[in-house]
Amino acid sequence: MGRKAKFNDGVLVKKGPGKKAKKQGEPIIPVALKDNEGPKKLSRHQQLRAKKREEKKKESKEKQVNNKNKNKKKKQISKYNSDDEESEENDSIDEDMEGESEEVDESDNEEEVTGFTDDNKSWLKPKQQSKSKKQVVEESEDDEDNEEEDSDNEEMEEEEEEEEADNDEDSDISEEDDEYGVSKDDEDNEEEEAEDDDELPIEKESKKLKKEMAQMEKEAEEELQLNIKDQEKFEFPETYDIEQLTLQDVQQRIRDVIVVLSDFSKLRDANRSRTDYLELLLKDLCAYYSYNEYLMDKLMQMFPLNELLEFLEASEVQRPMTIRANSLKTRRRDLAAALINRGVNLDPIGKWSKVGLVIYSSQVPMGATPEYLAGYYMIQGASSLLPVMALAPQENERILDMCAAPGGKASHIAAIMKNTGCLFVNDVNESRIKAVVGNFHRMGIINSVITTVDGRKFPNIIKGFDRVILDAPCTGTGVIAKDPSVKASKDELDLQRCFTLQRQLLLAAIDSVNAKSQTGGYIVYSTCSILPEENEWVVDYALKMRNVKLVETGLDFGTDGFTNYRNHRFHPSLKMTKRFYPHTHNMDGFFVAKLKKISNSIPSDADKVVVSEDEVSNDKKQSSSEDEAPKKEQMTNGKNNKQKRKAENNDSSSSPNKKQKRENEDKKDKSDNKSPKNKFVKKKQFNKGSSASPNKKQKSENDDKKDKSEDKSPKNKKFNKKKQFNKRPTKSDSSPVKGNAEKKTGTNASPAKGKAQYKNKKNFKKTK
Ligand SMILES: C[S@@+](CC[C@H](N)C(=O)[O-])C[C@H]1O[C@@H](n2cnc3c(N)ncnc32)[C@H](O)[C@@H]1O
Repeated sequence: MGRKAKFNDGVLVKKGPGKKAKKQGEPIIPVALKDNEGPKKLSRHQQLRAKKREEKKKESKEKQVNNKNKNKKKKQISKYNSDDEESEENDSIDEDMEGESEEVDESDNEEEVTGFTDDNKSWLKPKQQSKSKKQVVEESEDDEDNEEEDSDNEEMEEEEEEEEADNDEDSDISEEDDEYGVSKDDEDNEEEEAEDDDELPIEKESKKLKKEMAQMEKEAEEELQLNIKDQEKFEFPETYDIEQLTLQDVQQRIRDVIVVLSDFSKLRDANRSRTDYLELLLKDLCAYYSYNEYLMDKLMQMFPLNELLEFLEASEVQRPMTIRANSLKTRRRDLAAALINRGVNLDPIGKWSKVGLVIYSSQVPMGATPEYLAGYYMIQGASSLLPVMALAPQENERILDMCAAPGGKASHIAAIMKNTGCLFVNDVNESRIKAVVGNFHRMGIINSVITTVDGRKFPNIIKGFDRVILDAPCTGTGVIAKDPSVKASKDELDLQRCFTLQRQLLLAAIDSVNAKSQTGGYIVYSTCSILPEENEWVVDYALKMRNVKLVETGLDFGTDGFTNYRNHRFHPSLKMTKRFYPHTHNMDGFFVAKLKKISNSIPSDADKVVVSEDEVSNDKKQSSSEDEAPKKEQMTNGKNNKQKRKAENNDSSSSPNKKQKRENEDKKDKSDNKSPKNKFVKKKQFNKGSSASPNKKQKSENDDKKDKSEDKSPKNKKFNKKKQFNKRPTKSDSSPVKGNAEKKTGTNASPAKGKAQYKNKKNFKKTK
């Protein structure tokens, strides 16, 4: 009793084989494995299967014969409709059956005698009663179907199931065959079955592929025939007859016209010019996709025709819902697991983002899950992650989001800053800023100052930021799928208003940044519009007006920004900006540019600013030698642009229409430069960064004057009346909190809605 003493210091010495080892005898190797050289022996399952197959063949033959006989019987019964005559029929059947096997005769006789007995139970099954002869034969030959039929023979079924598990690939193949609807000849099937056992899975796969190829070839040929029919020569309509056409007709005509335009000299109607075709196409596209002609014309100028169709089609379809995991509260992996448990079907958004998730389907509303309410994620479009990635915020920096509501990008920035430093979050729209407050509370953001001022005035209030993001209000041509009203509501005036405001905001954003920031000095400009007027053109303007240069966005996908657009020649560095389209990147249309401020001084363009020599020398002292290069570059760039335009205007090949258009655009450019703001720029305007300077007082006075003049200018009066043309549809960015707030205040309205409201208000006043 008691514990055994460990005389060997705890080292166990084995005395012999353990109990289990003793029980196990010599391993028995199956005969089939030993005998590798002889003919292939069938396994137990295979033997059973072969036996069963033979039995089934027999049975099916019997059934065939029975069917024949019974059909005949039925006919005759209905014909004579008397029991007495039935025996005669049977005789006649027997006569018919002469030459058939004895077995068959016997079964027939039995049936006649027994009537509705258990032996006939298969006939009572509705499935089988309705089956044609061919189906019965097919079933008898198909192993899988046999399983169903043999519900009585449970043992066999079980074995078959086992077999199926062994030969998963086999069954897959047969299932797929059914899927593709490949017809199976009876004989083929028999042969196939016989070969089945000998064939390797790869052979079966190749057979299946061959069948599919044959089917595809057949379909391709049919399609070719159809296309040949379509290739009748397109006839240009005498009058524009849209009301008499169906949507399909219009779609067909769009395709036809694009085909003609793609090989114009060959396919054209000699009496019609390219302009005629383009006009017809424009009208048809407007009718088919419900755009106004102004916007469609803009899009036609931007895209090659085939790509245009792709863009228009993609803009009809909503992009997949995406969310961003709030790294202040959770990890993407944990969030994904929690949401999957709630029945959400999701995936990481792609390699390019570590926080994005794409939601394919969800059993719960994504704006009402406990995870959402706890601030674990923000619902926001994939494209809205891009500008923040380009901004690359750093911890402990001072950053400004100038147009921030409802706070999708701002909350992303705060998360990257890990709640350190200071994030200024501004939006001119007070009711939209409430959504920011709600979202920031929910997401646990504590490093922010939320303001609501006109972004254009921001540098007058506070500046010297390390980084500024300007996600500018725009026409929303990149998010037409979210807000289809854009298609019909945006006209020339809207566009003009937008790019004027964007230019002013961008200059203010640049002025708010400290070029001498130790860690930054960057400005990111983005819009959800794809129109160059709101993107490259605005950035190009800023390059001329301020000491900034474009730098790489750091986004390794997206298409390069335009350097040429119609008669415009932008600075070559605009290639560094990035464009995103719904049809190529499966995200909302978007534009991102990253600028580096190289000097806090405002450049002296020979045309515009006459600067006193003192101040220039002051600036030179302050700024590094690096500062001078871009100034020169910008000036020469401006000259080059002018020379290019002159050359273009002298270009004899250009059509009078084009010339006229270009002249108009030049006038527009000039009038832009003559705007009160630009006049102000012509006066003295020196920005000394955040450091105090003797000119500060003077400057702030000037700024005040500027603001007043802006507010008094007719343009701004108009603008103010319309209450800030803004309203990029931000459905996906919005939280339920925000949604509710906005529903009450009505600020979630699209630009079109805003306009309508304004008009209504006007009317209301009049009637009053
Ligand atoms: C595209 S949305 C910003 C979306 C936001 N960055 C986000 O990610 O959630 C543009 C915003 O600019 C605001 N806005 C329009 N004009 C403005 C101005 N002059 N100053 C500041 N904000 C302005 C609008 O109220 C609107 O919320």
